[in-house]
Amino acid sequence: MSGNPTGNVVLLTALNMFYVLLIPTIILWCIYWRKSRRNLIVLAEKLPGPKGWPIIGNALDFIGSSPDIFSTIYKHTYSFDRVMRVWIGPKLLVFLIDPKDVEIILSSHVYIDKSSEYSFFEPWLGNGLLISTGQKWRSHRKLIAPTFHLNVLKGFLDLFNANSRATVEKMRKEEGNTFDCHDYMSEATVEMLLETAMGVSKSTQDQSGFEYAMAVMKMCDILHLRQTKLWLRPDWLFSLTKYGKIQEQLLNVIHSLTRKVVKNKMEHFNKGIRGSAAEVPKELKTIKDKDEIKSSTIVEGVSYGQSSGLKDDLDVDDNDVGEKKRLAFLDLMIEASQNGLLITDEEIKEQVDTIMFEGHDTTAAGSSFFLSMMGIHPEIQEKVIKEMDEIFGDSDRPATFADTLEMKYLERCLLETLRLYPPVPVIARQLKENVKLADGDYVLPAGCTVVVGTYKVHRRGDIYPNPDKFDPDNFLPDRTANRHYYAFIPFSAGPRSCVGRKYAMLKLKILLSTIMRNFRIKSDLEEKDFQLQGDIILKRAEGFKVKLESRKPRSC
Ligand code: HEM
Repeated sequence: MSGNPTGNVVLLTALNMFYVLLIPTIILWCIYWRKSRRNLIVLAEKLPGPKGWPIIGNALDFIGSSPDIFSTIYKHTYSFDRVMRVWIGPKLLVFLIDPKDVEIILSSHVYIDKSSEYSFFEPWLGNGLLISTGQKWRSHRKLIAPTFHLNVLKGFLDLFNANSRATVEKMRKEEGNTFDCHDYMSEATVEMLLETAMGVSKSTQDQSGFEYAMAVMKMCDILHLRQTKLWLRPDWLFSLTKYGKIQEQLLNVIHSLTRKVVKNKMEHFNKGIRGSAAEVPKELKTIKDKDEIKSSTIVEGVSYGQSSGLKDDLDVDDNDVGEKKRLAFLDLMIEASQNGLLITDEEIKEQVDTIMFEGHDTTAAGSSFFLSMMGIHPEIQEKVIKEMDEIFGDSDRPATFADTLEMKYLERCLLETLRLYPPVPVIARQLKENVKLADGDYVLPAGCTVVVGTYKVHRRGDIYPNPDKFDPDNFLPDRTANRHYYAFIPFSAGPRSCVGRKYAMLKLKILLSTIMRNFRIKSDLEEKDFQLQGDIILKRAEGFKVKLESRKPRSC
């Protein structure tokens, strides 16, 4: 206190006034807040869900390690087979696990707004395709989707082959050891993205793909913490914590790679060079002539596990894609930026960050789960190996596009892996209006976060007999033909489906077939030993531990 009595009296009066006004303000605000949430609360009360506590709701379920949270939420879904309401404090999440209800959300051109949790990605991905909405999302989606057309992807085959062989050579040193195959898969998928969609040579980057992938993995841990720990949500509070500081360092690693990628590509572009700067060894070249790429882009039977008949913006006919548009991702972005109308330089960087993240971590998880499955199910692995031997015999030639169409059993194993272990285990949207569900009995309230529970949808007993069993025959053509389109959604579906799904399937087929031509995978574990954690991307918390046994002395 100061020694001035008049000053003290003024201060006390001001403090008293503050408290006198504060209490009614809080009461009024609470009344307004409850009233403005009336619709949300009334409709939420009609939805089924696990019992919670006053005020905090089910927040206690989100305390603990990532695998614990994942298993607690998953266990709840045993009691709720269509809809499940969960309160995290004042935040309402509604999980959908029935394909009919999922369709209402994912097929809509209206419910395309991402939930508020995606905003934690903003310092990293800016307003890139994964999180943007409205007109910006629409125009950028229209620009980016054709760069993942099958015609463009076929031009990547030689680079997929070259990188897959390099990965096999690196993995050889692990023969006989138990090791985490995810490390190799992450590095391979980052480097393939750099050399294909980005069109730069991995050898010209300062950092290794591995360093970038590790930084991404740690970023995902932090983003997941922010989703589940309420006190880490406000930006100002988060930036004061140790996690805020770590995030800054990680973003430095991540952004320095993507900045360098854009700079490299710009330099090439200005010299008039288009296409990838990465070199493919002569013996691995399968594409002799560019005209080869143009043929047959509509391939019968490539529905990737969903019942056929529905088309989206990746299924455009060859004739719809003009020569000008047939450029790889970053070539097209830079060309589109030349007049400054379609995309700005800053937006290009955001899209590069988005594609680098979405394009590598998902496929790294998918391929690591695939290898884990091969190790655990040797009788199924032998069938994959038999298929490889039938296609390639003793030859060590690189795989062609036609070969990938013959890899029918490997594809079924891959789809079955994505069913049981979808790399993106949930998809979340923010609702701005009430939405009635398929049977008309429940209404999702405006303001809630609707969560499509892909992991659970894929394990419904009424759709997949013996749903927890790894059974590639779930993807025999007659079974997929009779299944609801939204019953298998590893790549989501509808207008906001994954733009990279054809890229992912082609890349994974080349990478995994190259591995299976060279190794048998062994594992001492069973699926019940997996500790799954669903922080952004589904992973095995204990690492993807496998062993390798060489099938051939040389790589092929
Ligand atoms: C096994 C591999 C992959 C899986 C399982 C997967 C899954 C998904 C899913 C579920 C979504 C929707 C996410 C949401 O709405 O929150 C999505 C969106 C997206 N994916 Fe993938 N993805 C894979 C590979 C890729 C690849 C290789 C790329 C790019 C090269 C890619 C680029 C994107 C982009 C840009 C989006 C946002 C699309 C939009 O909102 O319009 N993904 N992916």
